[in-house]
Order: sequence, then C-alpha cells, then structure tokens
Amino acid sequence: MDSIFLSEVKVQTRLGVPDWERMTAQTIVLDIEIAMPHSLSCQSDAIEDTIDYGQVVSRIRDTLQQHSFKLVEALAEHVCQLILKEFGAPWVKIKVAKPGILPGLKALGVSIERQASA
Ligand SMILES: Nc1nc2c(c(=O)[nH]1)N=C([C@H](O)[C@@H](O)CO)CN2
Repeated sequence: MDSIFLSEVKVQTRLGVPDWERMTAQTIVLDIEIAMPHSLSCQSDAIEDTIDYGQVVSRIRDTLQQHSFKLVEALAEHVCQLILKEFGAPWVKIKVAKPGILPGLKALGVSIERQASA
C-alpha cells in the first residue's frame, strides 16, 4: 500500500469540553497518513493521478476553521471522513494532539484509523 504522510500539521480551531475553551481558537497538531487508491502517479508523474496533499491540508484548515468540537475524538472522526469521502482515499490514520493542556506532559490526544465503506 502506498501512502501520503503529513507530519505535525498545525491547525487553529475551537476545541474543548468546557464552553470557555471553545470561545477562542487554539493550536492543535495533526499527524496524518493517507492510503493512495493506486500507484498510477508513480509511473505517470501527473498530479491528477494522485491525492494532492496541498489540497488536503487546505481543506482541513478550512473545515476546522468553520467547525467547533468538544472532543478530540469527534474532530478526528470529522477529518477522517472528509479525507475518505472528498479525496477518495481507501484508508486514513489520524493522530490529533493538543499541546500544553495538562502540566507535566507535552501533548495529549487520540489516534484513529478508518477505512472507506464498501
Ligand atoms: N478522551 C478525551 N478526554 C478529554 C477531552 C477529549 O477531547 N477527549 N477533552 C478534555 C478537555 O477539553 C481538556 O482537554 C481541556 O479542558 C478533557 N478530557
């Protein structure tokens, strides 16, 4: 399986269980792996034959600016479903990290993976 990876993508979004936390945007960090539907672009050298990672990042920033979530789990699911449906990926794995939330640790969050439904 060929895949695209996006490491430590910083995104501004409103996220958190308490209402006050969702009143202003905070920085979250995403690590994303996206399976490619095929490996055609390796031979064709054409952007049309692959998932354009620049468009993926742009779409994620756009949707997370418009939406607000309480849980990192719900945010991760939203981004997974967007990538599967809008970019035709067969599989995606996402790690969502919230840095600097609790004292004594660098970041916390979730990692989920999803497959496109048949
Ligand atoms: N499993 C989770 N636990 C918690 C979350 C979450 O998104 N998933 N969020 C919070 C709060 O938003 C916290 O990060 C800041 O007040 C607590 N636990």
